[in-house]
Amino acid sequence: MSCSINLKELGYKNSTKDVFNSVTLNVSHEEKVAIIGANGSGKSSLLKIIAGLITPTSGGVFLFHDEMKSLKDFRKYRCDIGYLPQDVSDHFLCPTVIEDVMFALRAKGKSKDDAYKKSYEMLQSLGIVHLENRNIYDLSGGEQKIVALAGILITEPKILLLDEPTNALDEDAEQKIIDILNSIKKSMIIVSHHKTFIEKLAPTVYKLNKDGLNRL
Ligand SMILES: Nc1ncnc2c1ncn2[C@@H]1O[C@H](COP(=O)(O)OP(=O)(O)OP(=O)(O)O)[C@@H](O)[C@H]1O
Repeated sequence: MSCSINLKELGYKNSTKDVFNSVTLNVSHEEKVAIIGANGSGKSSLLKIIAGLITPTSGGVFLFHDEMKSLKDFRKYRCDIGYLPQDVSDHFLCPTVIEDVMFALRAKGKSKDDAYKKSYEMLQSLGIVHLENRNIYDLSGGEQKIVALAGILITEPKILLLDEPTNALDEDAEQKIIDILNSIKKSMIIVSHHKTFIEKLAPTVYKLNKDGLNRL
């Protein structure tokens, strides 16, 4: 099956330490993969590398079989990658929930009415329609996480990179996210410490350690 993401022998060293070496991973079209690992093992760094936000020290990143030799090469795939960071508090561009979710659609040229309708439906499907006109910065961490996810899913990216999507969520919200993500046929890499969440979502689980990924 055709691969959306190939990582070949990736190594990453930041200003303080050698984080990991030899990370090799192939994620097929529509495949869901989870990555677990100890605190500080480099899971968030790995997602940032795949999202084209930081550069690996060695090895190669291929998106849709196209090698990303520098951060510039990611530009043509920017709209195909939906990246949910672990901390979403700085992620928002608009004050209210509905405006923020509509933002990417408006930027893509959708009319205000179309963008509103689609965004409202997204809030409904995620169970947060009651937050529509709330100021994002008055929301709880869990509520902000779902709003950030809405803003990503609305753009229908081909690849989803989700860093701890359910931390700070209650059981109902977590189940909603599981149902939504299960219904989406995209390539996904999900970083999580949450065992039951992973079991319900990703058939393939890897553990990241200093020497690479081990399939569990
Ligand atoms: N900007 C930075 N500068 C220096 N060191 C950093 C930076 N960001 C992360 N680190 C360090 O790099 C290592 C990997 O961090 P990373 O956030 O990728 O780990 P993680 O596996 O996602 O951790 P967690 O499970 O706690 O979220 C950690 O030791 C962290 O302290």
